[in-house]
Amino acid sequence: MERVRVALLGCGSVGSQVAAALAAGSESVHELSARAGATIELVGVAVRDASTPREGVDDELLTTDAEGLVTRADVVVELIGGLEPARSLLLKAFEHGASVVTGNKALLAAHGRELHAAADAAGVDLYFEAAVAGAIPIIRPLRESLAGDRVERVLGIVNGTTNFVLDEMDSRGASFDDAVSRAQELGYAEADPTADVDGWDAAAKAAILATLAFHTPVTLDDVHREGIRGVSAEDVAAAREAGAVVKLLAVAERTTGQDDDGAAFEGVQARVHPVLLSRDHPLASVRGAYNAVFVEAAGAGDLMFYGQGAGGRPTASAVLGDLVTLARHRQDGSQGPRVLGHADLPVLPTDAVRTRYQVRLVVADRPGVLAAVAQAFAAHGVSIETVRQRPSVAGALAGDGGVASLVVVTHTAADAALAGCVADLSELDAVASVASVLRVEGDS
Ligand SMILES: NC(=O)c1ccc[n+]([C@@H]2O[C@H](COP(=O)([O-])OP(=O)(O)OC[C@H]3O[C@@H](n4cnc5c(N)ncnc54)[C@H](O)[C@@H]3O)[C@@H](O)[C@H]2O)c1
Ligand SMILES: N[C@@H](CCO)C(=O)O
Ligand code: NA
Repeated sequence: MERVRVALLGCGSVGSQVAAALAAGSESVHELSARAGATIELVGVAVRDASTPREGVDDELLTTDAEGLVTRADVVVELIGGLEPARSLLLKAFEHGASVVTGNKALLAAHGRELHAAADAAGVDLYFEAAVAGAIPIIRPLRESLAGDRVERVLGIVNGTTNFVLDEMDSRGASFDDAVSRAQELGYAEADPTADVDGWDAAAKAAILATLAFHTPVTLDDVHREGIRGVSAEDVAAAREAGAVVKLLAVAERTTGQDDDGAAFEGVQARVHPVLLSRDHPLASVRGAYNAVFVEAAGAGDLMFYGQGAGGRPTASAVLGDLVTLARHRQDGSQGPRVLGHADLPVLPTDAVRTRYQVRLVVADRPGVLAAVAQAFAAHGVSIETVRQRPSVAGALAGDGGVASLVVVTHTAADAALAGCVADLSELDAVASVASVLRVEGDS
């Protein structure tokens, strides 16, 4: 069997698991080689400090010279994360004719176009199953299995930390802060949970999913992003009462824009924000830190991919799967399907985002209030789908008709129209407060 030299960059949570699986003489590397039809040989592990021994890794493989290591490999496995030096190292790998496996979503969301073009130009592969939803096969299904279909929309729970936090709020009635603390105790959330809680991690993944689904380069800057800091225990409780659940979704969809002359054209959109989702939707059943991606395709219909989106061992599973495939490709001189396809559809801006909304209002419980509220929606061309009214206990105690909670769900509306409507509602005498505004996905 031919030899495939593998350079591993980074030996952290994921890298250490990959290194262990590739240990010389191990049963696992023997098995992986048999599957690849080539002898997979780990030729070096780039680390920051080569004097620290790593369990299960031969000391002689450790090096701080990542650049030099890259030039001695047929496949480079990048698991250091971040933009630099990861980007330069990948470009160097392609220059030297090496293929690359990476789990680096931040890098792909920022520089995907450049990296895919460099891989294409060198006639080698860039595989990245680990970059979205960890162990869950979703990149390959989109890139390969669904290459014969037309993907219309992708909805993903692609961040385990935020799903855990929202699930704690839903199932245990926890406050946002308590749920984040618990996620930190359990090791899901970082000490600085910003990347997860504010939706940055999910937005990078949304850009990657949109790029693949629509054969169109989509970057992090193109993604409309809202995190979950604004989701209150009351929002989650109200959702529960309405048979819904609050989830942070990454959404990538085909949609239509309008040019200056009013003519419709096809475009794509990627966004990350909390949504109200009916408990009947398959994604509503994704609990704890689990991930799932729901794909709507013209031919296949609805598909759902579910599993562990993070963790060293599960993520290494995706990395090793890519490695076996790339080793095989090097044997037979083949490459995977191109990522940057023909389509290059326009990416529609944030103000073109159109979703359904749920607006929760605290209103005076007296005649004419509903009409005034309905008028504010009508004035902005926002069509109401349902209205629910609940008497408020506090209101009943207050007497004088008291206050009521009014929950309005709209049909699809533009961001700007909804914002105008909310501004007008806050000005109405009868409206004590606009308690929350949440987007709605699924049928509820
Ligand atoms: N941990 C997960 O659950 C998970 C899931 C999916 C994807 N990923 C992605 O996989 C990649 C690795 O994640 P991780 O969790 O293993 O991170 P980690 O922080 O545990 O490991 C990264 C390692 O790279 C080392 N490193 C940094 N710069 C280096 C350099 N210039 N040269 C050599 N080593 C360097 C660090 O010292 C660290 O040990 C990231 O891109 C991450 O987004 C991680
Ligand atoms: N921080 C991410 C893990 C890897 O992307 C999560 O919570 O899902
Ligand atoms: Na994956």
